[in-house]
Amino acid sequence: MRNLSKFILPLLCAAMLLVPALPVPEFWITQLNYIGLYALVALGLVVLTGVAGLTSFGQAAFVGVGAYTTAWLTTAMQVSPWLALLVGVALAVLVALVLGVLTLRMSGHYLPLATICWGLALNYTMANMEFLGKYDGILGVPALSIGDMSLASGRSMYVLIWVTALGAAIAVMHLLDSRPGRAIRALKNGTTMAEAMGISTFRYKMVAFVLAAVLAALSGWLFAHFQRTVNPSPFSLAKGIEFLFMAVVGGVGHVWGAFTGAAVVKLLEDQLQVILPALIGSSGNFETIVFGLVLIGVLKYVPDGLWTFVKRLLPAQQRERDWVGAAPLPSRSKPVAGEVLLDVNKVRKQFGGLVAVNDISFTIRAGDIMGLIGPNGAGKSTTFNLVSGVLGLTSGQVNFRGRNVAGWSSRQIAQAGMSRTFQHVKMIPEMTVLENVALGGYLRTSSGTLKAMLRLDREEERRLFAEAEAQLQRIGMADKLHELAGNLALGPQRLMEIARALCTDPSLLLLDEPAAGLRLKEKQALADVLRQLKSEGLSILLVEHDMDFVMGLVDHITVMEFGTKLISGTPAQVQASPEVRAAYLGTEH
Ligand SMILES: Nc1ncnc2c1ncn2[C@@H]1O[C@H](COP(=O)(O)OP(=O)(O)OP(=O)(O)O)[C@@H](O)[C@H]1O
Repeated sequence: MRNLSKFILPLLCAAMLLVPALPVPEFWITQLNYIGLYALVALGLVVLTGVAGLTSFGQAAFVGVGAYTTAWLTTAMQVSPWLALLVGVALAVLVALVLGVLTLRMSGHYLPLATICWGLALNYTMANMEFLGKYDGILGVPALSIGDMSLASGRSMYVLIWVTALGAAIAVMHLLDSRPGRAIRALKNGTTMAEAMGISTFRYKMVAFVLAAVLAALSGWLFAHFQRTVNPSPFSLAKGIEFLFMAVVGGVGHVWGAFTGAAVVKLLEDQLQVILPALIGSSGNFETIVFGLVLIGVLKYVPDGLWTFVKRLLPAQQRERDWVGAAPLPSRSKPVAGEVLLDVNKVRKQFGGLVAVNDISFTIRAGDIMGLIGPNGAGKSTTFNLVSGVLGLTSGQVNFRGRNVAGWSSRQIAQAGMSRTFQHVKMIPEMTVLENVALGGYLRTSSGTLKAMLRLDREEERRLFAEAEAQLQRIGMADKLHELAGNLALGPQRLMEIARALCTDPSLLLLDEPAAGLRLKEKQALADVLRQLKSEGLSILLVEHDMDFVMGLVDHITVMEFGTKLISGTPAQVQASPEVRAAYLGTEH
């Protein structure tokens, strides 16, 4: 993608914008205008559905909001179309915010179903309003003009449509390669990891939703002034499904997939509307049948969409290492060695009648590694989740650096200075190792969506990547910066998670079974990294199954059994304890 933006993209954009100056027939100018308009809507779906994982069938309704707002304001109220654009976009933002608050917390199939509902509702509203002309719509929408220059012709609208569509595509590319963009990319793989890095997942679902709505409304505004008339049918649920179809066929995970899909669907539709009725011998929308078959074929054989064929031909290029010498990110005050960092006091968790954690207490001092061990079902993970804010406590206190953080969300816990890894690695496989680690620096940076889209966040990004690289160097993975995280073996993936946690500048590192599933050599590499971190003064809480791994590493151990604390002490004390042998190692040892 970066390579595209550097060399090929400017050339392609220039070529596209030159088209109206060439002797291209009017028919093709019109076709390209529709492709640009559709691509704008599909681009929103790339962000919303492809990247953030939120399926919407209702985008056509937002196109309608933009189109009807300008049509009504410019005809009935004689408002300038440019002012009507602002009103239309503002209205789309407002509608998206209201719908987003109502529906974006839904999961599974409920969200797509909700988009169908509001897609239908908005469309029926447009079609039944007297002042909007009901099903006849609004005629006589004025042509746009810039100063004295009229944009009444298809050729002049072409320039505006394509400048908007390509500009939006570039802005979205910028966004996806930025702090908020990485947060949006993290949404698809569940919310747990992103929240643990301090990211408000709801906020970024909303950002993706509003952005998609704005792009659709922008398309609607252009559409109204290009067609010079609006009526409800282009903003129906069927059209909403077609927009999703375009994005999926083109490649819903790729910015240029939106353009590929819009072009393929528009051109195919036109050809099929001529060919199929002639073949079948009667008129009808037979192209829909072909579209259904194409969709099945694409989903089965090219799930990433047709754009991947083009993408494969383009040379891949690594991110330019332009962050050398960047200023360090802000960091938090370091705890004094020996200071009580974490004081877990009689924490309890009940699941119905089951007491999973029964009044457990332990402390961790700055600079210590503490191991929490116990047989299966002992309550280690539950304790870990109580400390890290994933689960709420039934009773008890968790004091971290002098503050009672019991009941705080994992986002607040991250903010307070505890950072965690996961028993089952949680990462974004299609992002590089460096980008995954940079997610950890989210709370230490501040660039927002608009700043990122306008590329005004570069200095902060340099600082962030310098920090991410430093953390990867710290754990010995500096040679893997640009590798895709999904291509790593489990051992390096776990180390990458530790680097991501370190990137948050934690006072306490929480590791959930970091050695699980690792081969001996990988375990040794992990133990070396943890020893090195301890020598640097970092404090660690380690939940682990592997006794050998823990014994050689930690300063203190708390052993749990059936939710209660069996013993707490040094590794030697724990190893000598007959209770531990009985409960954990088995009496025959
Ligand atoms: N969400 C839940 N709802 C009901 N019971 C639960 C829930 N989570 C854990 N438990 C129960 O609480 C007890 C402690 O589980 P926990 O996962 O904390 O143990 P563990 O020591 O981490 O075990 P393992 O090493 O197998 O992961 C178990 O009996 C488990 O079945």
